[in-house]
Amino acid sequence: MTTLDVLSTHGSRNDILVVELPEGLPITTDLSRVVRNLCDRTGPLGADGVYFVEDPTGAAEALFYNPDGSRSSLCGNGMRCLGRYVLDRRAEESATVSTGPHRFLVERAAGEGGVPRTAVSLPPVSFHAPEPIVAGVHEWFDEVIPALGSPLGFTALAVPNSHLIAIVDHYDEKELVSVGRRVEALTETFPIGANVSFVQPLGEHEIFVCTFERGVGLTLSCGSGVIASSAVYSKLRGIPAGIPLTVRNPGGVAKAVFRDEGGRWHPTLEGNATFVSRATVSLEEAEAGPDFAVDTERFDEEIAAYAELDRANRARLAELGVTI
Ligand SMILES: N[C@@H](CCC[C@H](N)C(=O)O)C(=O)O
Repeated sequence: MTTLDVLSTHGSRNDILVVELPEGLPITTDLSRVVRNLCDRTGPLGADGVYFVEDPTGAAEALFYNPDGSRSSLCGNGMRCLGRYVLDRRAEESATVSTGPHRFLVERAAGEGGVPRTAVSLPPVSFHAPEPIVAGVHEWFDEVIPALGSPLGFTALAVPNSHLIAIVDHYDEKELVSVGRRVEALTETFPIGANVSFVQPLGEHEIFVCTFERGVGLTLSCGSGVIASSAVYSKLRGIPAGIPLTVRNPGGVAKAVFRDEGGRWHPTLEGNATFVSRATVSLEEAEAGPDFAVDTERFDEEIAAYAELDRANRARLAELGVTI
C-alpha cells in the first residue's frame, strides 16, 4: 500500500491540497483520477485543486491539478501554501519552487493576527500570450469579444496561466458565471481555456475580484486571478509598477505589487497561507473512488485565527456594497 500525506490548506479560502509525491509511486498511477477523487466535495476532503511537490528539500518541483483533473502552470493561492510547506520543511525564509520552465520565489511575510502569510514572486505577466488565449491572436486588450455576447471589454493575459479580465461597475455573480461557462464551452474561440475574473474598483488602490476558474468554476479566491486583475486594472488606470494594490476576494484579502524590469512587470502576491488539517490517505483507495478513509488532524488555532480576518473582510465588502 502507498500512503499519501495530504495537507489541506487555503489561501483566501481557495482550498488547495498539498501532497508530497511519495518515492516509488507506481508508474501506472492515474494522478488525474486521484485528484478528482481527493477534490470531490462529497468525499472526506474536497478542494479547489491539488499541488503535488517532488523533492521539497531539493529541486522542489511542483505540479498543479484542477479538480476536474486538468493541469495548470500555476495556482497562486496554492503556491502561497505549498511555499510555506517547502519553507517549513527546509527551515528557511525563502526558496524557489519550479513548475516546468517557470520559477516561483516564495518567502515568509509578516503574519497578521496569528495568521501566517507568504509572498510569491512570479514570472513577468504577459499581455502577448505565447499560446493564444483568444483564437488566432496573441493580444487582446480591453475589447469586446463578439463570440461571448457580453458588452464588457476583456483583456487576455498569461501569468503564466491564462486569464480573461473585465472591469465592471458593479459585480454581478450570475453574469460572471454565465461568461465563465461560455468561455468553457467555446473551445474554438478559447483553445486553451481561461480563468475569467470580474474586477470592481473599490478605491484608487483597492479592488474587488471574483473569478470563475478554468477546471473548477466559481471560487472564493484565485491568486493568479488577483495578479492578472491587478495588472489589467493598473495598466488601464495608469497606476505605475511599485504601487501595491489591496485586492479583496469573497474569501480574503491579498496584496499585489509589480516590479518593472525593462518594461516587463514582475508580480508579487502576498496573503495568508493557512494549514487546515493533515490527513493520511491510501493512494489505492483514493484512486478507486471518492469515498476513501482518512485519518485527520485539524489545526484549530489557525482556523480560528483566519475566521477573524474572514469576518472583517466580509463586513468591509458588505459596507462597500459588494454582493457576494
Ligand atoms: N486557484 C488558482 C488557479 C488554479 C489554476 C486555474 N484554475 C487554471 O486552470 O489556470 C490560483 O490561486 O491561482
